Amino acid sequence: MSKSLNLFISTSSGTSPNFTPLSKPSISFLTGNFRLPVQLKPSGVSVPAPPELLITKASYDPETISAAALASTNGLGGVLSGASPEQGSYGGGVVVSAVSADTSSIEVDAVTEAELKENGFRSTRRTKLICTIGPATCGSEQLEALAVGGMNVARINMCHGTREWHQIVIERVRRLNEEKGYAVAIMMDTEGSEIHMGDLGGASSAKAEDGEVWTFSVRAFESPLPERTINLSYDGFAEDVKVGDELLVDGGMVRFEVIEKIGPDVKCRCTDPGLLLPRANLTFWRHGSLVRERNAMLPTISSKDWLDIDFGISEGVDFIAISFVKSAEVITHLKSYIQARARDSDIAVIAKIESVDSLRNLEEIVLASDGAMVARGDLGAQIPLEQVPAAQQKIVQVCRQLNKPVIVASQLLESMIEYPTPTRAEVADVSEAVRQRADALMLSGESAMGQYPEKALTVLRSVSLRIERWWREEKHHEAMELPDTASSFADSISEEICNSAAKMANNLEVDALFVYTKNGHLASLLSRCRPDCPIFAFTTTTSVRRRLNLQWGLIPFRLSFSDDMESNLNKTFSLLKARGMIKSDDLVIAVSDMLQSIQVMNVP
Ligand SMILES: Nc1ncnc2c1ncn2[C@@H]1O[C@H](COP(=O)(O)OP(=O)(O)O)[C@@H](O)[C@H]1O
Ligand SMILES: C=C(OP(=O)(O)O)C(=O)O
Ligand SMILES: [K+]
Ligand SMILES: [Mg+2]
Repeated sequence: MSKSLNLFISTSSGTSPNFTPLSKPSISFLTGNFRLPVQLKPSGVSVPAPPELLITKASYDPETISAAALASTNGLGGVLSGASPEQGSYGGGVVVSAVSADTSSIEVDAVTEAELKENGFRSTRRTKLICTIGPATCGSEQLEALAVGGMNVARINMCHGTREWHQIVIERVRRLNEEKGYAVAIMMDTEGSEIHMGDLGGASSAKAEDGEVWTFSVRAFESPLPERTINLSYDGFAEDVKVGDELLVDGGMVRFEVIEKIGPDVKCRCTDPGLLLPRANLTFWRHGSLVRERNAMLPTISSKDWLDIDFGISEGVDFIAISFVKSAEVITHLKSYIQARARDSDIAVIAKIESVDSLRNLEEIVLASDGAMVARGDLGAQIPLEQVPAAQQKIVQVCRQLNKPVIVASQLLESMIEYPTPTRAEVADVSEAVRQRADALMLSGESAMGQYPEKALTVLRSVSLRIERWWREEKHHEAMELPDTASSFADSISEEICNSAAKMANNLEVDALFVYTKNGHLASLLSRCRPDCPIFAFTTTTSVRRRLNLQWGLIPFRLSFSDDMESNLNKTFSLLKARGMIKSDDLVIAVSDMLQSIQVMNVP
């Protein structure tokens, strides 16, 4: 299906340039971000050709298409607004702003740029940081404070809040990126269909005291819920549990013992008191083992999850994290679904490793995914707690070997939900994840509903910087064996080039690695080697640039480049020098998708 798109744009100064696309976008094309070459019809504004419209948010349903576009046109400064589609076939409001982003410019995240200028690039942070956005951080000002504090990825958890709520958060992040020059990527995390409690009838938490008897029920209650009653998501619950079973909320934050079953109601006595949070995960245990009855048959992606995934695709999120992955098939299936729905989008799929099955099928799951998360919250509820550290180490190692980004998540700084400083044990835990050289660390409750989200982010940042520096000073060069992951000879060449370039960078103590990569693959191969110096990754699209945000040591830039490396390098040097991000005589090693070579040079 192919239709032409005419965007009629009026500027704040009253002139009305009319853009006509030079190519005809297809409908599926309109569901993601894309650049559209346009012709400018006569108007009051003179714009050197050929200008380009960057459609940053376009959503499609059979009746209407609405698009938010960023006119990226040579010489067209200022903000254009109040646009509406000209030809009736496209309904919906179109918000268009124009910036003068010509092909000779370079885009880098404003926070990284400031950091580069201030500290020089040797000491930039290599470990990436993810913050879960919740009531404590959903305002634009709070989001900006997190962006300034080093948040690389904002995570929205579809367990909580409505789609409308999440949409507002996504919009705010996107607006900050556009207006203030951040490059925060968005990760949508699915709810998954394991057993969890309901929303506590709207209460933010409930206290379960020792010895109290609570009712767990699948019945639908009018709100407010009767006292000491918990709603459950899993219909088979009352049939599956037995009197004497142990019920663990959030992996043991609160414990109950099943004392009686009355139809759909299960009466339980609290044996370990604590705070019940809305939608907390539940597991039940019999004779010291996790019970996996029919709930083991629940689909990994529930029907609600599919709707959330559709939402994520139409919002153009950068990552979708899938909860309770059991096998590689579900990932493969989801990836082809995304491909079919949004042919030009490159949403990365992250497998959350948080169940016994996911550990059993770890390698094939990681291979099928674009990255993995050590989701220690639920993992710790499914395997004995003392096995979690070894599982973390193993997952990080497998991901590194298979060249997939890996996130360490949950309870990194749990006490900071309530207190302004972390425990020493928490700092040690963060240090260990950094020392394992995970790609990213994630905050959950600390940033979603805690009292000190920015302070928690600061702790992650400063601990990461300190441990990374210690690692370099101690010359702990990479000891991990990195097997060949290539599936073709061409891929093998890329891999060898990156391994060698990273090694040379360490031995020659160069200041930076430069990589020119269209799809990001070469950048990830360099990142996998965890070299001592930062990796400047130049890529042509904003979406690839945002996706590279998750990977260790990469500083992603957006830059238009050609197949001529000589001219690419000269252009990059002069642009970066002009912005004060590098200086003459800095030693650089460059590799690229286009040219199978390693170049070592001093910045002229
Ligand atoms: N969008 C949201 N709306 C309301 N509360 C949220 C939201 N996201 C997260 N939270 C709160 O932050 C806590 C921690 O977040 P997270 O770890 O992502 O969820 P969970 O613990 O349910 O897996 C949640 O238990 C919930 O109380
Ligand atoms: C990150 C996790 O998943 P969620 O917060 O969605 O339960 C976890 O279980 O550790
Ligand atoms: K989730
Ligand atoms: Mg989980």
